Amino acid sequence: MAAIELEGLTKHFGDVVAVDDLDLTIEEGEIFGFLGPNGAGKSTTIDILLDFTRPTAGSATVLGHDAQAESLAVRQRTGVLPDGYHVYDRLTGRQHIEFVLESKAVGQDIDALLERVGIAEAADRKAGGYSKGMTQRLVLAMALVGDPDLLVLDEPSTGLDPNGAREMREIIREENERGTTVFFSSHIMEQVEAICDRVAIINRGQLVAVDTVDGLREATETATTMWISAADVDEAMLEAVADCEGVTNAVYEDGQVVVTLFGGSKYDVLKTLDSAGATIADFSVDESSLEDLFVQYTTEEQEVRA
Ligand SMILES: Nc1ncnc2c1ncn2[C@@H]1O[C@H](COP(=O)(O)OP(=O)(O)OP(=O)(O)O)[C@@H](O)[C@H]1O
Repeated sequence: MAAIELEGLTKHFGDVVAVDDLDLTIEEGEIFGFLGPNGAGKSTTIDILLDFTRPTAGSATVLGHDAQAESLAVRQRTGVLPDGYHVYDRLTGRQHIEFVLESKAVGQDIDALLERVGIAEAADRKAGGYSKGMTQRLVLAMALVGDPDLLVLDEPSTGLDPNGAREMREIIREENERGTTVFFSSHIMEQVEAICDRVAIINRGQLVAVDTVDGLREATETATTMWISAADVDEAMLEAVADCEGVTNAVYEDGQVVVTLFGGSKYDVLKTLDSAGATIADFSVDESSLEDLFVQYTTEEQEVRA
């Protein structure tokens, strides 16, 4: 069974389309990264999963429950680390955990839980005095209450120092090994890269890529973009280039032939263009990284060549 299933999910805020016809399936047991730039629609999607906001159209199913009609069942089985969660300043860390234990009607060793996230010694201090990183650790502990089947983490590394971020990743891994599905959002590629089985990239509410991290990496490691400055280029020449082995795209813009190729020969491309009668003045080559891919997928122009 899928842990999360989104079908045609759409959310409008007035004129703003925050989520735009999103179809996505996250399988049970996956660590799934939800990646996109600021304002892409990540938090809105998460809010719909947890019924904090209602979709304009489409549906979201979480652990087999309809996210809207059966939101209580979803929340009972899900641990959530929301974006920018505000703790209760006057309550201690321990009281925060007690509150979640009561609302989920479960029992758990509070000290062990706080120990796990590294704030056991601050258990009886008021959360208003916690640092940003300590607060984030407390909210993570709240998410872990009741050994949830699904962890939904919105920007989990916010406020954490490098050690904290590493510990967060370790906890995510441990939970996943226990069988928990993890769905987390980030706008930082390397965090997602370090831990995820699969990644979806969204931009302006739309899904622009979904693949394994290795799949994305493979695509980018072998993807080469050539910019060839050339005169006298016509359609037939572009078609000849497009027929070269490994070439997935060839266009002519601003006096340059822009060619995307996967594993093919750059020399073949140049030779083909030259033999077809183009006058080549210069060329440059760009081998892209995973970070580049994210940028390519999420720039305004959507100039995705891969
Ligand atoms: N309550 C709201 N009212 C109006 N517009 C909203 C509301 N919530 C979100 N939006 C808009 O919806 C779009 C998506 O926002 P969302 O917070 O989902 O993005 P995000 O990917 O989580 O961004 P970030 O990485 O900055 O947290 C943005 O244009 C945002 O301004």
